[in-house]
Formats: sequence, structure tokens, C-alpha cells
Amino acid sequence: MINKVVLVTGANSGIGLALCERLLGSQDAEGLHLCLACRNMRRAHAARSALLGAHPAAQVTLLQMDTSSISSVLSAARELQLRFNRLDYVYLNAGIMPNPQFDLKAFFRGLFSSSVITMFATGEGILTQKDGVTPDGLQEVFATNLFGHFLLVRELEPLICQPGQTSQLIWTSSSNARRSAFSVEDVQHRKGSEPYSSSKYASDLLSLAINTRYNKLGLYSSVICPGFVMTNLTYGILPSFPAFLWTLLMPLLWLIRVFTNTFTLTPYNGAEALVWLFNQKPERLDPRAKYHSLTSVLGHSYTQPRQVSPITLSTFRCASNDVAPFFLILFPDGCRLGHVTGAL
Ligand SMILES: NC(=O)C1=CN([C@@H]2O[C@H](COP(=O)(O)OP(=O)(O)OC[C@H]3O[C@@H](n4cnc5c(N)ncnc54)[C@H](OP(=O)(O)O)[C@@H]3O)[C@@H](O)[C@H]2O)C=CC1
Ligand SMILES: CC(C)=CCC[C@@H](C)[C@H]1CC[C@H]2C3=C(CC[C@]12C)[C@@]1(C)CCC(=O)C[C@@H]1CC3
Repeated sequence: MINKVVLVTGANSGIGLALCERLLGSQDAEGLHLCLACRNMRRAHAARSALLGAHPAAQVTLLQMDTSSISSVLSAARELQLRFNRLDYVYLNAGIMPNPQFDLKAFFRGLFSSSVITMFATGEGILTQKDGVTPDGLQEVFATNLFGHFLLVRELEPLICQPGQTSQLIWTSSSNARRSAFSVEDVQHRKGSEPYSSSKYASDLLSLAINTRYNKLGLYSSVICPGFVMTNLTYGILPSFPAFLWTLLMPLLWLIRVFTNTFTLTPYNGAEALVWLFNQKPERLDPRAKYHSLTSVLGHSYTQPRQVSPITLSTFRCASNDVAPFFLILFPDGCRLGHVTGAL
């Protein structure tokens, strides 16, 4: 019997896969149906086999979905409506940071500056990316990390906004999300060099907007920060730095935990806040909090809500006028897909 249906995007590796493992290993696993939404079916099958290897009785199904493609998201949403009559949790986790450029000079300057801890906690000032354009004509990072997920949410309304039932959306955001990287004049960050940071900030805003509009329909949205986790995404930041060198650096990375609890490092620890939210009553959550996966010096992982920082909050209030057009783009009444993409 199915009690809860959980959809996870980007579930075939890293934090998404660790989340699936942890959910299946938890006490509430009975009656859980996990649907892994992945763009690459070969990797999706490998992930499913690994999960079933450890939990042979688990209900794990696969769904092909490329969040950067409008047609793929639309057909995945249609397929979900055929397969399920409700979705209890939707983890919007798939994400990319393409062609990252690591500024070594800025890194060494940062090491000897007062902002060293912020640099390690957020990667601020040392990372830029070169974005591409998808066949739909959208910016790749924006389309993958934000827009495809937003479109999915809109298309899944019949499954996630049902009378007498609550559903949760949980976004994997980032400590790299920065207000200053986001502009309503350039929502997709076409002109800048930090599309990743911008897309993650936009997901924080979008989650707030979703709560304003959908809470009355029983749909709740939260954002989490997994911390700094060693995954394919982070290995890509220093491509000339082979994985075994990262392994050699592990003692140093553990040591850095003395200064910042954001070095969660393993996908298991990074998934902490995602698992924590699974067990919460969404009505009791603070919609303005960001839930952080943190790990102590001794390796104990825990979840901590952090209010959106005062700077961001006050900027958000001051910026409510310039943020409004962003929401208008996202939530025009009776909006049709063509209007949304056309407006962008
Ligand atoms: N690692 C870290 O330190 C941090 C990560 N995050 C966020 O965590 C999330 C998970 O990343 P992480 O586990 O680190 O990295 P991984 O690269 O291991 O996982 C990313 C997942 O997203 C999938 N994905 C990428 N593009 C698409 C697409 N177009 N359609 C569908 N799926 C896609 C990947 O699939 P495929 O295998 O096919 O590439 C993969 O399954 C991301 O949103 C990332 O931004 C946030 C903060 C820190
Ligand atoms: C000693 C040593 C070699 C440390 C690693 C330095 C940097 C490569 C990392 C320090 C902080 C990291 C970080 C990220 C990437 C790698 C670092 C810059 C992210 C930006 C990865 C993606 C995110 O969403 C947030 C991460 C914040 C911290």
C-alpha cells in the first residue's frame, strides 16, 4: 500500500541520491513510493539498482525529465498525472553549475582577509560561470535550476493542491545565493557572470512567492542549503584536480569545520535538512527561514533554520517594488506558457 509519494529531481547522484537512500532507510519508509526524476536514464537505472540493492522491498520508480527542456518537463508532468493521484513531497533538487571558473588569486587574497570564513561558507568572490542557451532559447542555468522546476510545479497543481491534503515543495538552494547577483531587469542573468548564484537567489524568492499564493491551497514551499558537499558538481569546479587529491585534502577540509559548520562534505550530511523537512508539519514552518544542513567538528550533522540575513531582508523589503515584476512574470493570472517564456 502507498502512503506517501515522493518525487525527487536530480535523484541519480550526489545529494538527491543520498536523500533517497536516507528516506528508504528511515522508520517511515513503509508505504513510501519514491519517484526518481532524471534526465539520463542509464544513470537513473544505476541509482534505482543501488537503492533496491540496499532496500529490496522498496517502491522505486523512474521518470525521464530534463528540467532544462520545456517539452520534457511538460511530458513528465503529464506522465505523473497518469501514474499518481497525489504527490506528498516534491524535492526540486536538480541543478548545474556549468563551466565554473575558479579565481585562484581571489582565493589566496580571501585566505588572508577578514572575509575568509564567508568565502569558505559561500564560495563568494571566487567562482564565476559561463552560461549557455538551451534549444528553447532560455539561459541554461536559469532553465535547469529554476524555470523547469517552476513549470513542473505549475503543471502539477492538480496533484499537489488537493482539498484536505498538504503537499511540500523543497528546493535545494545554496549558501552561494546572493541578492546582488539577481536582477529583475535581467531575470535569467544573461549579462552577468554568476548565473548559479542568481538562480539560487531566485529560487529563494520563488519559494516565498509560492507560499504567499499556495498555502491556502495546502501547498507549502521551503528552501534548504546543503552546505559544501563533495559531489559531481563540486568536482567540476576544479576539473584539473583529480578526485584522489580531494581525498588527500579531506583532513584539511575536516579541520576547516572548526571555523565553519557548513563543510558538510558528504552527500549524506548535505541531505540532512532535506530529511529533516520530510518529518515536519509544513504549516508550522517559517516561510522566511532557510534550513541549513550543518556538521559539527565531531562530524555530527543537524539542521538549523536561519532567518534570511538582515541585509537580504531589508533589501528584499526595499526591493519589493523591483521584485514585483519578477512575480508578475511568474504568476500572471491565467498565465499561459507562451506568455511566460515570451516575457523572459
Ligand atoms: N555540492 C554542493 O556543495 C552544493 C550543491 N547544491 C545544490 O544541490 C543540488 C544537487 O547537486 P549535487 O548533488 O551537489 O550535484 P550532482 O551533480 O551530484 O547532482 C546534480 C543532479 O542534478 C541532475 N541534473 C542536472 N541537470 C539536470 C537537468 N537538466 N535535468 C534533470 N536533472 C539534471 C544531475 O543529473 P546528471 O547525473 O544527469 O548530471 C544530478 O542527478 C543542486 O541543485 C546544487 O546546486 C547546493 C549547495 C551546495
Ligand atoms: C582547502 C581547499 C582547497 C578548499 C576548497 C576551496 C574551494 C574550492 C571551496 C571553498 C568553499 C566551497 C563552496 C563551493 C564550491 C567549492 C568551494 C568554493 C560552493 C560554491 C559549491 C556550490 C554551492 O552551491 C555552494 C558551495 C559553497 C562553498
